[in-house]
Amino acid sequence: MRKRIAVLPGDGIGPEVTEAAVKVLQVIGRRFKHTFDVEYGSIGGEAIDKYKMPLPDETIELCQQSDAILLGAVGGPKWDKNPSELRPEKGLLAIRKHFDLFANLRPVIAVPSLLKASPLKEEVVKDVDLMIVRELTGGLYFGEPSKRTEKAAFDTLVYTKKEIERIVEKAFELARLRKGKVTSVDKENVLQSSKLWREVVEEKKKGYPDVEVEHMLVDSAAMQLVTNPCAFDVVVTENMFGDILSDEASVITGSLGVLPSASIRADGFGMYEPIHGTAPDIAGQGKANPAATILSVAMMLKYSFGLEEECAAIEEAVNAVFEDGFYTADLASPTDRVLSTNEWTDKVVDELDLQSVCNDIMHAYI
Ligand SMILES: NC(=O)C1=CN([C@@H]2O[C@H](COP(=O)(O)OP(=O)(O)OC[C@H]3O[C@@H](n4cnc5c(N)ncnc54)[C@H](O)[C@@H]3O)[C@@H](O)[C@H]2O)C=CC1
Ligand SMILES: CC(C)CC(=O)C(=O)O
Ligand SMILES: [Mg+2]
Repeated sequence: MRKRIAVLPGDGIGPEVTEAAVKVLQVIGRRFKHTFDVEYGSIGGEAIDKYKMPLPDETIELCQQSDAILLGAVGGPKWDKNPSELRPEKGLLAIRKHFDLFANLRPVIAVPSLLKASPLKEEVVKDVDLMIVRELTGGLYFGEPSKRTEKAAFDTLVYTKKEIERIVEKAFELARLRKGKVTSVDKENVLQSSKLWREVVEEKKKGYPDVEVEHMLVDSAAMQLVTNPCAFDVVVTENMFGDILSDEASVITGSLGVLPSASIRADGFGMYEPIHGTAPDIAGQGKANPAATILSVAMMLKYSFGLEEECAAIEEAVNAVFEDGFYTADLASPTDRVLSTNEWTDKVVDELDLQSVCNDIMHAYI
């Protein structure tokens, strides 16, 4: 298979973690005899510095001609005082909207070797395997008017029935492939958009009698996510609730640095990015955990290219490195040796090479 991938490193730790993920992607390409042609583009703060806009036309063009997008993260204190159209985050919202990447899949899985990194009790987190399905191109981050006057500020939360229907359908389809349960999270006791959301879920569930459905208010969901996370399978929710709940879910895994995501269009085209931001506090110091971005590449291989074996190889390698007791600073306990971003990535590469040797030996005997 030959694929073209647009890589948009962005700001802060974005370039460090995307470099790590591209390294792993190329190792997978060599091992499974695929060619991944990687081309780089600008987005976010560094694009503002270079092109005076957070999402230049050149970047849209590059992504249009590619089979998938890998993104680091955007933003940072340098641009925090910029007017809103010149904020790096606008570039991220714009690319999601431009490519209609409405379905943001954010898996949260408790890996045995990371249980000690979570501040939550082991018995609470040990069997967690949930998927947050976040609507990504509607809601409060996109509604108009969104403006400031001297005496007031406006943001608008709008959802059309169609926008809710397609994300809810996606959640039901995913639940069918998983444990068969959908928890729809809203604020139905207050918001009109949530009342419509709940009605759509009730309507759609008739087509999925094999899927269990529950509704949960977002404040209660925030509490249950850290007290009883094993009760969740697929969590479907609107843009901002999904944004907040997925960062909260990182408490389960012990760090934001291990949570990947896929943002997918109806035809399977997708952008893959870690759920974390640019981590300005550690940027440029080789301290970033690249696992979330490496696992985002694994999601790309599975969801955009249908390469399940290649996806599994990356996930196994990442887990094996944790099992062997290798951690970056965010996950290490005081007695662990702390690895840098590059050292940890090299451990994943070594693990992939080892898998390859083991496979060759196995085939020689079959
Ligand atoms: N998708 C994106 O591009 C996102 C961008 N942002 C932007 O990033 C900037 C910083 O935002 P924050 O609120 O600080 O959130 P953040 O996610 O960048 O960082 C929160 C905390 O998690 C740590 N962290 C995050 N990723 C890590 C990794 N891979 N390895 C180790 N530690 C990691 C950071 O060091 C920090 O202590 C802001 O400008 C924000 O707008 C925030 C979230 C998502
Ligand atoms: C610009 C923000 C909406 C990015 C973010 O926090 C996210 O997508 O998780
Ligand atoms: Mg977020």
